[in-house]
Amino acid sequence: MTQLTIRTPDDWHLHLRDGAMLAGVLPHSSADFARAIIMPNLVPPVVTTAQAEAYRQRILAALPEGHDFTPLMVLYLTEGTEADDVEAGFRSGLVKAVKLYPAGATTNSHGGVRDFSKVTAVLERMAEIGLPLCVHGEVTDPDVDIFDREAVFLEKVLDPLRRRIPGLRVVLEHVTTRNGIEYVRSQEKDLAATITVHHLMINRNAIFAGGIRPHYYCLPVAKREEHRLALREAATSGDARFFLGTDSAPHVDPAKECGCGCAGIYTAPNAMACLAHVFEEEGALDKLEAFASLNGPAFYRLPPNEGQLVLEKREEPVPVPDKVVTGDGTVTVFDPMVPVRWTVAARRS
Ligand SMILES: NC(=O)N[C@@H](CC(=O)O)C(=O)O
Ligand SMILES: [Zn+2]
Ligand SMILES: [Zn+2]
Repeated sequence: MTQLTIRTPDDWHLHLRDGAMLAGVLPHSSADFARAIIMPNLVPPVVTTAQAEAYRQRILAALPEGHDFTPLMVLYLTEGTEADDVEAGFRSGLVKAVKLYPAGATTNSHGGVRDFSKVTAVLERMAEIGLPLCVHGEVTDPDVDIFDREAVFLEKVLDPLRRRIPGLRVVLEHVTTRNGIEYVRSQEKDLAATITVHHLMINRNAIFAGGIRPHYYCLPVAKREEHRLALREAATSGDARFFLGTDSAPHVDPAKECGCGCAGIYTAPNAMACLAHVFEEEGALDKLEAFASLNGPAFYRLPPNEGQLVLEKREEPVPVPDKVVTGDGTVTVFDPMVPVRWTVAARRS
């Protein structure tokens, strides 16, 4: 049996939803992670500081007894977002990032940004105060092939935007391409990227393995194998610009198993086990702590966690429930398509 002890990890990109779904999924994240950047794409979205504070309270109220978990709140950027409200939220310590969804790019993004000139003032203020912008990095132009939308976004939107607003600190969320990795590496400062567990484990073949498999559909959609390998290389390199954001994104089964299923993969219950599996495969278990527990806090200018998470490799694959039952319905848990022998054995405060 192999054991690995790391500082307690954080999840720098997490969807907790609200209401009965929140209550059902939160314990799976708060068991293993000390903090998470909470995505604001609720219906309606979390736009103002007041809404973020109310959402934070709902998350804390849903937290199981004895779980130590701090939600890091994020505002959903709209063309009506007020710079003063963003700054007040940041100064109070509540707001840790603002999220840019190009309108129509992904789940609940219709209230996002269409005309980037309308958010310049807010972005300039964020650059001034050092508040990070988290970006869903895909163009929405239906003429751009879905597998190219990230690469085109970097060139046509993100790079020009960063040049227009120097000093803006950006996290390219859930990067899925070699292009994204190379772009982040080419920039000396103010740019980082989160990488999901599922994009380290599956390529686009998983979506069509023997038939159409909705539980492997997410956005940005998984890419070719060469891209997955580039993500693995970046994640396990120790480079501080790359850190874990699971993008665990629960949808009830009927919303995925239908004629037009939602995008999102639910990985919270087995994220750390799968991640240890990946890092072992890459011969990089010594880099897991940097990726999951150190690089994220460094970018967000927060101290790393004091507690520890103990991961253990067993002789036999460790079963993970294939579904989580919530008050809203069942949610299918990510199936990594390979036996995973790692598990979380303990968490110490
Ligand atoms: N990743 C996804 O496929 N879905 C996310 C939204 C997002 O992160 O783009 C969701 O909210 O369901
Ligand atoms: Zn996204
Ligand atoms: Zn997401």
